[in-house]
Amino acid sequence: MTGPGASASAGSPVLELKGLTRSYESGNRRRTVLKGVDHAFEAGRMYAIVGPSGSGKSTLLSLASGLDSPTAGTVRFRGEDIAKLGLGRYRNRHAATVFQSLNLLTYMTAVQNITSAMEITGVKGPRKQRAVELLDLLGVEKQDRNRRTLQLSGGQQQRVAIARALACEVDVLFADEPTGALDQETAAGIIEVFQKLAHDDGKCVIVVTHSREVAQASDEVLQLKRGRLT
Ligand SMILES: Nc1ncnc2c1ncn2[C@@H]1O[C@H](COP(=O)(O)OP(=O)(O)OP(=O)(O)O)[C@@H](O)[C@H]1O
Repeated sequence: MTGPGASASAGSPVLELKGLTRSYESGNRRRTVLKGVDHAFEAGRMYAIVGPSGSGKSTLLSLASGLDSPTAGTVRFRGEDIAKLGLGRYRNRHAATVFQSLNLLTYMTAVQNITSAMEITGVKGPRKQRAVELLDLLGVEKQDRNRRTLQLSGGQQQRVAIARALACEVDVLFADEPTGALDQETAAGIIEVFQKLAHDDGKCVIVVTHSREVAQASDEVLQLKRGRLT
């Protein structure tokens, strides 16, 4: 099987960037931030995308996660152009992003944040049970699961945001600076979570980061420089 519903076979890319180009117009100037980026990402691996500030890392993440459309080139999920698959469908079913700002609904509990995301994206089945399983997997303690996320620490909130991203059983998980606001010990715990998701659960984990620790923990480090990935 090669369609988007097929399970990832070892060695075949789950996500491919082909000639990915993104330009921005500003006044009468046009700036090309990504200049034909090509790369294949496999299931079961953790990738770090590094590069200087302003090199286009967040732009690349937006395109690969289907939040933005390229000026030229394609993003392929299991061989199919995500524009043809439908960006909404791709985001709901196959790829999820943990943003720097986390975007948790802070007046809701950890469990409610996850079950409401599942409801919005149409995930069927016992949602609450699944939410609890995911929070358990990510090490969110029992007593914290039913507290409003406003009352949780930065590290706990980060875990809830990752659990919510995984709730829709996605194959590709993107994260933008997931350890940026965390102390060293909490960051190490989050890095371990990403490694487990890749190596034990077969997810493709793609992390944009300035952190040397995240880069060292990744299976592959990709440098974005002058509009290209090397
Ligand atoms: N919507 C937009 N309109 C115009 N220019 C943009 C837009 N989004 C990003 N840019 C420009 O594209 C360039 C790359 O930005 P991007 O945020 O992708 O870089 P980055 O590598 O993620 O930076 P940082 O490490 O600081 O987060 C910057 O010069 C930025 O000003």
